[in-house]
Amino acid sequence: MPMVIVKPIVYGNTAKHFGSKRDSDGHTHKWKLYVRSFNNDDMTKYINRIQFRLHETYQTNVRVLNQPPYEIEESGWGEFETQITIFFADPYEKPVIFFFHLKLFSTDPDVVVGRKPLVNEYYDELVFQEPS
Ligand SMILES: O=C(Nc1ccc(C(=O)N2CC(c3nccs3)C2)s1)[C@@H]1CCCN1
Repeated sequence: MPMVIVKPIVYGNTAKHFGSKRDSDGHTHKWKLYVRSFNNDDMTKYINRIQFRLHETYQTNVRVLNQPPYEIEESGWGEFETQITIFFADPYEKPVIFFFHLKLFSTDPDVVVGRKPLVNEYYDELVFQEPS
């Protein structure tokens, strides 16, 4: 029975309304897009880099982070599809892509009035075959 190694992760976004629409560019929210270890372990042991692909209207919409925190902070006015690609330290491990819909809006009154940020995140697991 091959041994497997499981690394729990969390990926997602937080968002906070500016309180009003910014005159300069019409942005209404600041947000963070991130991947983190569920157990706060050192992800550089098994991750080489993480690539975040944003909507193409963003400057340099493909952002690569080579060390933690694997997080990008941006601002905007709407929700859109993103791609998060994890490249592993082991060159034989194929990269993993997560398709993630950035969320800014909520029906929670505390989020709407900016009393608390929106947190929109998912749990997943990176599974590796233990080298035989
Ligand atoms: O919202 C949506 N797509 C979005 C794409 C990009 C968005 C955004 O927020 N920004 C672009 C970025 C820039 N600001 C200045 C120069 S580029 C700030 S929003 C869709 C449309 C209907 C439902 N959701």
